[in-house]
Amino acid sequence: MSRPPVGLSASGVEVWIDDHPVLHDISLEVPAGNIVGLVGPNGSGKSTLLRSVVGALRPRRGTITVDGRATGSMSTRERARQIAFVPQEVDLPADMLVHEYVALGRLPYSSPWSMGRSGDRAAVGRALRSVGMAEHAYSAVDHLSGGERRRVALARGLAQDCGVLVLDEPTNHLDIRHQLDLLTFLRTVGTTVLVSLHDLDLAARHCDSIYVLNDGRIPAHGEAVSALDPAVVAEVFGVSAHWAVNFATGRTHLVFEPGPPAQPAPDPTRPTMENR
Ligand SMILES: Nc1ncnc2c1ncn2[C@@H]1O[C@H](COP(=O)(O)OP(=O)(O)OP(=O)(O)O)[C@@H](O)[C@H]1O
Repeated sequence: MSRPPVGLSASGVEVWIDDHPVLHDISLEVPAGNIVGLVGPNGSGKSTLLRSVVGALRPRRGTITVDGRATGSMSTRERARQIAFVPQEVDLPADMLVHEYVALGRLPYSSPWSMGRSGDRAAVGRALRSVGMAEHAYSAVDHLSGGERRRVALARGLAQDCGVLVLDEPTNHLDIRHQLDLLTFLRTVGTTVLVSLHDLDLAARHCDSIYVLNDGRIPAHGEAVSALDPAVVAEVFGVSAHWAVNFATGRTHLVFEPGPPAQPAPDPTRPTMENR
C-alpha cells in the first residue's frame, strides 16, 4: 500500500439489529499505523462492530471517524477510498478470474472509461504477489481452496489502497504457516489495521493493543497482558488461561487448560457450611 496510514476511532456506538441491541456504547481507538485486535466469543458482536465501522451497518447512536472525519458524512465511494474491508465470508463470483476479482478493489478510483489503467493493473499485481497468489492470477476463483480464497479476498482489500484496513477473521481457513505469514505480513503493509481474531495468543503476539468484546460491550482493552489477563479470559471465555514463557524463544504466550476456570483455593480460616 502506498497511502499513508490514518487513525480510526469509534465513540459511543450503539447498534440494533431486528429490534435488539447488539452493541452498547462502544468506543475504540486505532492509532495511525497500529494493528489493533478485536477478540470475543461467538456472537459477542465482533462482525457487527466491524461492519458498523466500515459503514455496512448504520449505528443507532455514536460516531465513527477516519483521520478525524466522520464516516457518516462521506459518500460510499469516498468511504471506500478511506477504509478497505475484508469480511468473514466472501462470495466469490464463480466465473471470475482471480485478477479480475482483485481488480474490484480498484473500483472506488475508477470511472467507466478508466478500468484497467496501468496503475490499477500494477496495484492488482502487487496485492496478489504480497499474499503469494500471483501464480493464480488467471485461475477461476471457484477453483480455489478455502484458504486461497481468503488470501485473494485480502488481496482485493490491499488493492483498494486505503489508510485503514479492516479484517474480519482473516486467518479462518488458513493453515498455521499462512496464518503466521499473514499476521507477520500485516506489519509490513504500513497501514492502520483493525482485525478480529479467534486465536487469543496470535492476537497477543501480533497486535499493538486488543479490545475484548463480550455481549456487545468492551470489558477490557489495552496491551495484550492486561486486556487478556487470565481473570478477563475466565470471565469472558469461560476457560482457564495463564501467561507462560517459551524457554526456547523467550516469548510470552497465553496458554489454556481444558475445563472451567480454576476456583480460588478456599480459605481454611473462613467458616463454611461444613466446618462451621
Ligand atoms: N443479520 C442478523 N440478523 C439477526 N441477528 C443478527 C444478525 N447479524 C448478527 N446478529 C446477532 O448479533 C449478535 C452478534 O453477532 P456477530 O456476528 O456480530 O458476532 P461475532 O462476535 O462476530 O460472532 P462469531 O465469532 O460467531 O463470528 C449475535 O447474537 C447474532 O445472532
